[in-house]
Amino acid sequence: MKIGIAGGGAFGTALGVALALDGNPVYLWARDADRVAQMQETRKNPKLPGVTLPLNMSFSAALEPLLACDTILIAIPAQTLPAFLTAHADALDGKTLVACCKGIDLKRMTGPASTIRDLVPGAQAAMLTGPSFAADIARGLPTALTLACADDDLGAILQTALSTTNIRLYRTTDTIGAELGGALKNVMAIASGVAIGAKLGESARAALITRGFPEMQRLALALGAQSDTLAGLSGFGDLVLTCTSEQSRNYRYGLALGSGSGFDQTTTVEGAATARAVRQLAHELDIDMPICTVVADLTEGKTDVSTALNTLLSRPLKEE
Ligand SMILES: NC(=O)C1=CN([C@@H]2O[C@H](COP(=O)(O)OP(=O)(O)OC[C@H]3O[C@@H](n4cnc5c(N)ncnc54)[C@H](O)[C@@H]3O)[C@@H](O)[C@H]2O)C=CC1
Ligand SMILES: O=C(CO)COP(=O)(O)O
Repeated sequence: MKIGIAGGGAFGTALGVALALDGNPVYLWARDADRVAQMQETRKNPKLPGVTLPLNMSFSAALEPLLACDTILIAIPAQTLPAFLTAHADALDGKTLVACCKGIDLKRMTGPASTIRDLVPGAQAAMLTGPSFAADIARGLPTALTLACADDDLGAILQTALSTTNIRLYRTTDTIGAELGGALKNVMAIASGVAIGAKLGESARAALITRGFPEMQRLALALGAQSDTLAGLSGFGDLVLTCTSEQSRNYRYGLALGSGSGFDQTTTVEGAATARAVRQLAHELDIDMPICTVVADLTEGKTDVSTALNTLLSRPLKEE
């Protein structure tokens, strides 16, 4: 299998490092020619401090080497995925495209694997998702992730090919569950960060995580996901990781919102756009998604932390 990676950020590079150290030649495409030249010359990516890029990883800002690969891992922000797929739809036809991004597209209201299926119907769509910080993967620390592919035979091939000494892949055919778990947990991570940033305490965060999980399930099951997938690595596993670690950018963004401090707006924070997509989906499908809705309102400045808290705490009392 000839493996290409689209995206020269933290996650694409980290996956490339793990696969290359396992003996796979890896072709990484990044749109930024300066970043490509820097990685080629220094064997470093500033997004992964302290990590040396193996010699069997090659880099290009031209698409040809990437498009010569049969399997392409796509690690660019979820909101940029449709434009990438549309621009290269003909060349991507027939390839195996493994989405490594987490989010719901604001225009189409679909997760990454579904977006691939819609925009490049001749490609095989898969998802690689679950609890894993790029820095951990690149440093060789152990991780367990979900490989989701509707075609189970192809899923098994990908599971073997993309597992490495430090990435253990579990397989499912439930791409909807995998894409929604990864997208929704980022919204809950923002909420958790807000709670800690606003000094509401760790008990409040535990409540948000615990009540956030059935909220994730409500939407995901309504959209066709399987409950087991949500309870697995790509859902509950990633929810726990991202809601409890300052390594998470979504969580740190929530911390900034909660404490009223500044945040670098160039940072990739997938949960902000996804919260808005979820608010709209919840409205259209008439599904109760209170935490996601207040997160969407907070990110747009439509509410403040104390009003958001009151909104959540004044909801009718009910059975657990
Ligand atoms: N960093 C992490 O620990 C993990 C990230 N992910 C997911 O991976 C995806 C990418 O995140 P990171 O690599 O961490 O972000 P990043 O911010 O480190 O890198 C994003 C990269 O995408 C590139 N990019 C942005 N727009 C683009 C476009 N229109 N076309 C081509 N390239 C474009 C940027 O130049 C940058 O190199 C996100 O969906 C994230 O949720 C998943 C698991 C772990
Ligand atoms: O998805 C991640 C870990 O599994 C990374 O989270 P952030 O995008 O919040 O940094």
